[in-house]
Amino acid sequence: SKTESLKHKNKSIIYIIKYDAEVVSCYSAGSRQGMAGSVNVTGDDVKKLDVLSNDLVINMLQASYSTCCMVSEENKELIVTPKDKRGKYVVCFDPLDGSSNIDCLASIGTIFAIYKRTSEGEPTEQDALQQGNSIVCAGYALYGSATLVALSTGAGLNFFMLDPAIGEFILIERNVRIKQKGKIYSLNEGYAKYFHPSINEYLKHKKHPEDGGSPYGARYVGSMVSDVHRTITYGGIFMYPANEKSPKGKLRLLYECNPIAFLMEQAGGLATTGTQRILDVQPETLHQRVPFVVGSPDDVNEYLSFVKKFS
Ligand SMILES: O=P(O)(O)OC[C@H]1O[C@](O)(COP(=O)(O)O)[C@@H](O)[C@@H]1O
Ligand SMILES: [Mg+2]
Ligand SMILES: [Mg+2]
Ligand SMILES: [Mg+2]
Repeated sequence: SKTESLKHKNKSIIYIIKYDAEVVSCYSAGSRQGMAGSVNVTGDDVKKLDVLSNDLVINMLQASYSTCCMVSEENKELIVTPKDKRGKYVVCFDPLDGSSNIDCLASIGTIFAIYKRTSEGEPTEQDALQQGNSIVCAGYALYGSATLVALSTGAGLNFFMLDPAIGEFILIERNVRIKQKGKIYSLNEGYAKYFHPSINEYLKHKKHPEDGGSPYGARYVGSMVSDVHRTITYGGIFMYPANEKSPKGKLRLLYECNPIAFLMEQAGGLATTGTQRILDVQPETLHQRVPFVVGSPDDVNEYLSFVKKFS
């Protein structure tokens, strides 16, 4: 049944996260620090830990016998599961999110979205180019001061925390809901020179509210998983908007924006490009980028009112 196979799939994901958490935490003990010496398809310098995590996720997912193909940040092409190990799911993942924080030991994570394949025969890119609307399960792991998994199969968002004493994930929060409005804004404001005036006006409003109210606090880790987890936990807004240098922003639709948008909506939040709901975007290529704005409904709607003013 659908529930049974999803349970099986989630079990594989849980094993992957346990192993990845171990790989990440053993990082300083071995030779896992530093660059892998290559650049990936979206232009990122690849770190050794990106490669280790990617190999681990691919191998374990293929060994679960439940995937037909996968998309990874670190693989230019679609990863087609060997014929004898195929199942009916498509998984899009960012094996290690927040690479720039690896060497300074700030929190990093893993992000994934699972779809059911819609075609027969040999898997093709089309199987992976589904709208976020069709996600059957998505989640992220955060390797922070504790290892946490945020997971949703479309019936609300749940948080699980790894208890290292027993090696199991414990459900710590069921049906997580984001605040209607927060007090924190989060983006790389260093790019302000290149932002559209609507963003800079919005930021000015957050820092110097015209009604004399309190300004928002600013937080930016630079690991999306951390920034998003804080946003879900405390409320507020996280954004990686387009800018003159990156006309579509930086974050990638299939394995960064869609899974996070799905989880955010499951928690009662919003996720938009500024002009369209993220989950409604029809993907055209495996590694396409989109501007990304997520968070508490009142905060995202307020941002959208600035977009409207300038359009
Ligand atoms: O350094 P910038 O431009 O602020 O970018 C930070 C963003 O880049 C990312 O690290 C990109 O993800 P990867 O580390 O998986 O490539 C996000 O986690 C983060 O939100
Ligand atoms: Mg990267
Ligand atoms: Mg990432
Ligand atoms: Mg990554």
